[in-house]
Amino acid sequence: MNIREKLRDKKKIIVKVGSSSLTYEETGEINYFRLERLIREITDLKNMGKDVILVTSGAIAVGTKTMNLPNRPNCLEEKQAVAAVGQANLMMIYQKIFSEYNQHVAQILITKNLIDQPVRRQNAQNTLNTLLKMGAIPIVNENDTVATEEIVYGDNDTLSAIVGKLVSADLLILLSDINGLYDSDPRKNDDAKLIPHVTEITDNIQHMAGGAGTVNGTGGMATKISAAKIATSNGIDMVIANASVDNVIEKIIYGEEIGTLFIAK
Ligand SMILES: Nc1ncnc2c1ncn2[C@@H]1O[C@H](COP(=O)(O)OP(=O)(O)O)[C@@H](O)[C@H]1O
Ligand SMILES: N[C@@H](CCC(=O)OP(=O)(O)O)C(=O)O
Repeated sequence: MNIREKLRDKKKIIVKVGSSSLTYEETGEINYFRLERLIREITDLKNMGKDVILVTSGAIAVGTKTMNLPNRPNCLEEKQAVAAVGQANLMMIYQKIFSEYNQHVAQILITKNLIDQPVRRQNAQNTLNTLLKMGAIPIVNENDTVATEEIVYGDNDTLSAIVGKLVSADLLILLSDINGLYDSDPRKNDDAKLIPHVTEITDNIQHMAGGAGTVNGTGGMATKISAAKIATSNGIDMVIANASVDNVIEKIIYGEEIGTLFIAK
């Protein structure tokens, strides 16, 4: 059996979707085509008998639009304020569409540093595992009101790997606005080549990863590589793929050569 075919047997799956995949680059408005497809695919994973956690960005992007600001704010307090507005909005939308598929969702707001705090870590772990046992879909984002470090660097990528570690996930899927990891940023280099598999995260791989590609994205490929390090060193395979590909999750699960697969140690 080849490495890709094994992905079909993964039972506990984290799906992370970035702001750039949930909104239109030109207008900043929500991309409902994308959102509805994502929700349908996650429901299908559940119907296949898998446990799924969704890590979603987008609070700042959605809140910026809701509050009619011309651009994504730069100052921290304003980012936190629009994130609070956008998070409520985003959850309302997820709840509405997931309920059309008879799915129950739960909001989980956490910070990366909970991993270093045993009591908080245990509480987060208990809540997530109990939700999965109940058949609900935990929807996770950074707690932007208190997570000043993350909001500056925009690191839901690393957060999703930490969540994976917390629940001993089998697979982490990062859905982005790019096909996977290239040997250089394809927005800057027309000759950039997609890397289909990574077995070891060497210095060379880290040097390939640049910053965000659009005004809505944050962290870029660098934070995805940080996520890959945490995931693979904790036995979790990770795939970076393009959210705009039709049935992208199904294709990953059925072993299609799509995106970049980071193979767990
Ligand atoms: N080596 C690389 N391979 C692929 N993408 C890269 C690379 N270096 C930088 N990037 C940029 O990373 C972006 C994806 O990250 P980001 O903008 O943070 O999106 P997201 O909202 O999905 O997290 C791409 O659009 C691309 O411009
Ligand atoms: N917590 C922030 C997300 C920060 C973030 O990591 O963004 P992204 O690079 O789009 O995954 C928000 O919801 O806007």
